[in-house]
Amino acid sequence: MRVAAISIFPEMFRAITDYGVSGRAVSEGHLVLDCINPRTFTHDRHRTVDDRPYGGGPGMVMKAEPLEAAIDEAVERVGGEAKVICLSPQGRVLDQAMVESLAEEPGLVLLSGRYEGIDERVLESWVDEEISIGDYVLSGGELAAMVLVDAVVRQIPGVLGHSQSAVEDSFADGLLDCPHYTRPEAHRGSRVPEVLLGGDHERIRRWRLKQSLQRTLIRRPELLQERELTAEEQRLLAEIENERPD
Ligand SMILES: Nc1nonc1C(=O)N[C@@H]1CC[C@H](O)C1
Repeated sequence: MRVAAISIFPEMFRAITDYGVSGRAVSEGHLVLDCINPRTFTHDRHRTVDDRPYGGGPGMVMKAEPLEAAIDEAVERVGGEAKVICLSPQGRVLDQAMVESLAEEPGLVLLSGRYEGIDERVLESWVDEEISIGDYVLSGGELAAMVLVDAVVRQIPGVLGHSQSAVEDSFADGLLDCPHYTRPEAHRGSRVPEVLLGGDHERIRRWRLKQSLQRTLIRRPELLQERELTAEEQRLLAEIENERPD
């Protein structure tokens, strides 16, 4: 997958190109990430990318011309077939379904705003979709862009060592993830659940599914509202309800 990130702080993206799963995706060629700085497309001595807002008010607004030139360059770098996304609190909040859909795109251009935001004429004419990572205000769109890339790159076949990892992730099947444990068996008096030590894979699968259902029911019950439960999941939820303390 080819991604072009537009940002006045391109070096921030080292956080995903140089580390972990996304870093390995880059080194193994599953992900090509170009960073494009709108300052490259300025012509004044101060390389100005922002200006005061019309109508007054606090802060600065990112100017259209440098951003549009950067988007032009980004689309070309990605190879023409690109979905142009602006990360902003005004966008649809990113969820797993959107992540899986974005992973199908041939290329992505990710626009990270700074200051109060971006001149609206860029959003109207050049941006296909605004996406938010949550209902709060960040200092810039870069971290949001990196969250999106990290989630999307995990969907690319071959990126995760064990293909099941993506499927078993929280939300991949619409449920929260089950608890995980590793050595030692006893830690500060707390023991690993016996079922995980026995090697009975079917019993472990069932325990993990029940734990996911219970955790989802308690922490994010609305996820169960939207979900078509299998017969096994319905049985396990009934067990959970019966086991609930009165
Ligand atoms: N929440 C979010 N999800 O994506 N992006 C944001 C976000 O807060 N962006 C900042 C708003 C003004 C500044 O330009 C950047």
